[in-house]
Amino acid sequence: MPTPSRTSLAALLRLLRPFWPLLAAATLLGVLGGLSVTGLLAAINHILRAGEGPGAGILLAFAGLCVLALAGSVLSDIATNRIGQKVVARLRKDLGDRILTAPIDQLEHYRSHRLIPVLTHDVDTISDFAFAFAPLAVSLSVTLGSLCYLAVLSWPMFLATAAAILIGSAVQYAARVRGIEGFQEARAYEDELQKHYRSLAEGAKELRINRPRRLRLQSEALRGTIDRICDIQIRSINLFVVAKGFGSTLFFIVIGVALGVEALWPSTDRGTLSGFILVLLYMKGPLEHLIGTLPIVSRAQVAFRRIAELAAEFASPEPHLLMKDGARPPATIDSLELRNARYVYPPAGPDAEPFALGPVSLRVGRGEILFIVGENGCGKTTLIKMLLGLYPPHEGQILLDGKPVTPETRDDYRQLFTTIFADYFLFDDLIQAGDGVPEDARPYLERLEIAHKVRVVDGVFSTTDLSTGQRKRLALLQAWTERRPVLVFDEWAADQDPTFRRIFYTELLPGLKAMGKTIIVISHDDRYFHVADHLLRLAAGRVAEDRQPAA
Ligand SMILES: Nc1ncnc2c1ncn2[C@@H]1O[C@H](COP(=O)(O)OP(=O)(O)OP(=O)(O)O)[C@@H](O)[C@H]1O
Repeated sequence: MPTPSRTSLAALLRLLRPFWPLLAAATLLGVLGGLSVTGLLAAINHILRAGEGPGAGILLAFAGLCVLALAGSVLSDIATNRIGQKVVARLRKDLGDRILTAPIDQLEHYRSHRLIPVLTHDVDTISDFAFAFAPLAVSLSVTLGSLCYLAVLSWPMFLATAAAILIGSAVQYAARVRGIEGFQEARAYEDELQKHYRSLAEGAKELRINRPRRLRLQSEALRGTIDRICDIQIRSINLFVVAKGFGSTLFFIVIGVALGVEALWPSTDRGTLSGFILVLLYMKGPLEHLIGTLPIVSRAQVAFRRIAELAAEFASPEPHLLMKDGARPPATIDSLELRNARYVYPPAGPDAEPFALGPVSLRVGRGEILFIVGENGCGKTTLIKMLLGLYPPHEGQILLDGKPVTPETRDDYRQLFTTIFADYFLFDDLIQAGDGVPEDARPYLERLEIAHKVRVVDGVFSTTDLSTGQRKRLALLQAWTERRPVLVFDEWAADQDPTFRRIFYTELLPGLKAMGKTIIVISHDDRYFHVADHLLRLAAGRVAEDRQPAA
């Protein structure tokens, strides 16, 4: 198994691959800009040492170097900024695609409180790094260029500076190792914080009503985690700050040593010494900038690792999910079948017994109303997720019209269904223009008794600010208009008033059946079980009763 740091490096290189020519050009321009600055320093030193006014040649060279330094650094900045932004955009698209194509069970296992920080926090960190990248390239080339010029000026002085930089770098390295540990620890707490934020937003009503829970969330969970992140970040950044201060002091020590050498041996060339100090003082800025950017680089490293972990987790996407020219679902089906199908959830903890559904065998024919019933937690939703092709069976098969559904055909198979899950998500753009939008939705809305609340304007509902039961009726309207052959309702009627519940079971379902739809209903409404043609009762993940329609 590849290590996360190796995969994060591989992921970075893969992201950068389309931009190699631009990246090479940007680096070259940055180096050119940096070297021109070194050339400018050499020219200034030369003019100062000459003691007389500069000649026309040197002035011309000076002006040329100015233009080169400016153009090099500006163009390099523009190019690397473009690369950085493109890389971040690519990363966002790549992550979006991975999530869209990840198997549903893997996605559910990953949990949204871990997913969101990767998509927001980690991608933003990479974006910060992208902004810092261009100035980093320029600072690096200025530093290297200055070092080369120092070597030209005087070997002993170059060696003294190089030794100081080496010592400073060793201290920086130690700080960086400790700093990264801190950033990683803080990043783990970010996931926890996200979980608390979700409780804050989604549990607002419960928190308002329950004071002890509210106060516990505030003091222990929220503040505790925030303070922990704050403390770790302060500690980690302080390490970098101290290391940076140490590096800065080293510079002055080197200058002090050079001046001391001059005092001990007055024969030292004063021009060389002043050039040395000039370059050293100039170099201090870019070098400190390089060092100052280290926390951003370290944080980006942690973020890349998290992104690589997510990519590794979703490394087996379902095939063909993002192909635009998928087959249109047929208007009818003959049969859906599960044959000895079995699905086992991963265990929730080390001592937890995993829930296993099946093996289940089940056949539903065209125009049939199937009820799946049983106690809470017996596996009804898991069964329909398997029948819908959301959870691929670990054993056994799904068959459509007698033919096995394969990974290649699974997405086409899923297009046969319209589903309203118990925890369904109501999209804003409920009705896709041009895809079965009724000319006039009013009769449907009247049938659902919500025509006085909602209208359909240009294929979009005029409002979704409705009661829970009314919102579920909107979902039913969508089911009607999608014109798919199989409809799945997971406890749809649970939120409806008794009158509308009766209408659903005794009028709407038979009406849909008369249209040739196959209907699968999860229900606890035993008053209406007689509506079913076919009733499947589950108990602890097994079929306890299978009342088939009369042949
Ligand atoms: N993502 C999951 N990971 C692990 N176990 C799960 C997961 N989802 C459900 N389970 C377990 O599977 C069992 C069946 O759950 P399922 O949602 O299928 O029940 P159900 O019959 O639909 O219940 P209800 O009537 O309450 O809706 C439960 O015991 C539950 O703990």
